[in-house]
Amino acid sequence: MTTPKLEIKNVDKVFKTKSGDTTALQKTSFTIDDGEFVTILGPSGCGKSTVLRIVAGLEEATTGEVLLDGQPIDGPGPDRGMVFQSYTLYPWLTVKENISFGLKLKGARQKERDDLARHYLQLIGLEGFENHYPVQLSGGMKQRVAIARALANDPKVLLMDEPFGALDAQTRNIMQEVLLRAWEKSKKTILFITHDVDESIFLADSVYVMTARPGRLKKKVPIDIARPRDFSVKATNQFAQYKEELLSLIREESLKSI
Ligand SMILES: Nc1ncnc2c1ncn2[C@@H]1O[C@H](COP(=O)(O)OP(=O)(O)OP(=O)(O)O)[C@@H](O)[C@H]1O
Repeated sequence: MTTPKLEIKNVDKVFKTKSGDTTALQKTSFTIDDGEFVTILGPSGCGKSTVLRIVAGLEEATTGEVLLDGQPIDGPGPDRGMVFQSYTLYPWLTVKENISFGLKLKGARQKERDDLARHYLQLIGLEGFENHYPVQLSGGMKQRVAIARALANDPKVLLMDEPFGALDAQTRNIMQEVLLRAWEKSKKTILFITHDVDESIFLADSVYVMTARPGRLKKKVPIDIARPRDFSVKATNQFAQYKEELLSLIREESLKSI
């Protein structure tokens, strides 16, 4: 049997605050295989972002462990790329420089950095914008650059927390396809948090639904829709059935948290 890429094992997370303790996660366990695209859905406040931050090494689990390629994670590291809702591009660097920034830190030559930036610009459909600055780009374009930059650092896992949450509906749909096309070529392992059930089904190999806080894995729903996928799958009966199942699981949990 092969080792999963990512193992979250019996993770508890208790936040200690002046107003008391908050148990965000309780015995949360799941695994993600190499190259798998996993999305997490769950009621608001169930601990989705907390899981992601623990995997990123930005928060410590109170108990339990997180293994990447069988090794415990120890703080943040370049083996885990992150893309959040807010665009964290360097405003003083061009698109090309933003994408190849990690390679520059590793001491790569200009030619190697330019080649890398060109490859990822092509992957996310932003050819011709290499010398633009972030302020000259739309929200969707900035998020494309953030994805390209995360992939260009060649992480073992890409962690995405509501990356398209701030975009309008049309741009969001386009970004879902941009991400899928990039993922089909890079085959990175992805852990993706979203509130959007359609987005979750469209992107994922498996959707993990979490319980109301404290968060645990409630159900793993494998999405057996053929790839490559395009927006037309959203109009199929199969898609509608997944949506009904997931909405009902989330509704059940959301009612508990009211
Ligand atoms: N730094 C913190 N200090 C104290 N409590 C926290 C902290 N971070 C999160 N929490 C609490 O832990 C619980 C889980 O939060 P988290 O942000 O992980 O949920 P979520 O499922 O991502 O929520 P949403 O879907 O609304 O973004 C919440 O009750 C939240 O208030």
